[in-house]
Amino acid sequence: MDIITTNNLELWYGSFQALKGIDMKIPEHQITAFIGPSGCGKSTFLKTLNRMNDLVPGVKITGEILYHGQDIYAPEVDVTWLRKRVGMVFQKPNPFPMSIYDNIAYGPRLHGTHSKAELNDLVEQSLRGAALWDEVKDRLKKSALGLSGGQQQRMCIARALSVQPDVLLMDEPTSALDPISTMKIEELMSDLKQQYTVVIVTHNMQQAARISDRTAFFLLGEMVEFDETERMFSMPSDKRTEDYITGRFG
Ligand SMILES: Nc1ncnc2c1ncn2[C@@H]1O[C@H](COP(=O)(O)OP(=O)(O)OP(=O)(O)O)[C@@H](O)[C@H]1O
Repeated sequence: MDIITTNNLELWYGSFQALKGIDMKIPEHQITAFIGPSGCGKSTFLKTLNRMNDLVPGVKITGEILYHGQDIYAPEVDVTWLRKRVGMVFQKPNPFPMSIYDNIAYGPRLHGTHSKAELNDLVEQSLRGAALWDEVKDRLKKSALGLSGGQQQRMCIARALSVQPDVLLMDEPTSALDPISTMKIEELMSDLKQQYTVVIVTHNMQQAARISDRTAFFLLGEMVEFDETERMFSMPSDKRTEDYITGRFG
């Protein structure tokens, strides 16, 4: 089943068109990767999926994005609700300057959960979900800034999980991490797809090939090709995809 569908999605920053006629169906419980050269619109497209671009001055979006069949740009849609359901993890880990516990409890508290028992439970479940619980269970009250970069990124994933999303958008989540932390996050993503749908922007083609089920190749604001990852990397159907994945440009 498809969890997100876009129909003829177009986006302009002022007079510059960053996305052109994107039609995509993102399947549930899979990892979908976006690849393509710098500036081709991968992050812009990712951010439209939970309306993170709304606040950019001069932005104009046309076309349609359906989440569980509902148009997310319809006037009745509560953007806070949308961002709970479609969570986001950024390139650089961005822990809040507070304890690990408070980082994770932040979202649930904001959304009205104040029972100590419930919060304890959510914090534990979220940290377990992000494969971090065993490493931090004895230091929950310590500052999150004391964690390593890789731990901070898994904590940011736990923070996204704490408000019970069903889609996780990840914008180059490992590009600031060392190889071992990267491997841990890649393993984690494979676990996460059992319960969530994961969409990841990556600069690293090997990473897309290793972890994703489907890959979309972007070029100059267009989605050139979208297919099962294995097929895309072995038998791309568009010459431009082939040139990119064989390193002839980009
Ligand atoms: N806030 C903005 N205002 C104006 N132009 C923007 C803005 N954000 C992005 N752009 C432009 O839109 C195009 C797509 O940018 P985007 O960041 O989506 O590309 P990307 O494929 O994610 O690139 P990278 O891999 O370098 O992160 C680029 O030409 C970029 O300069």
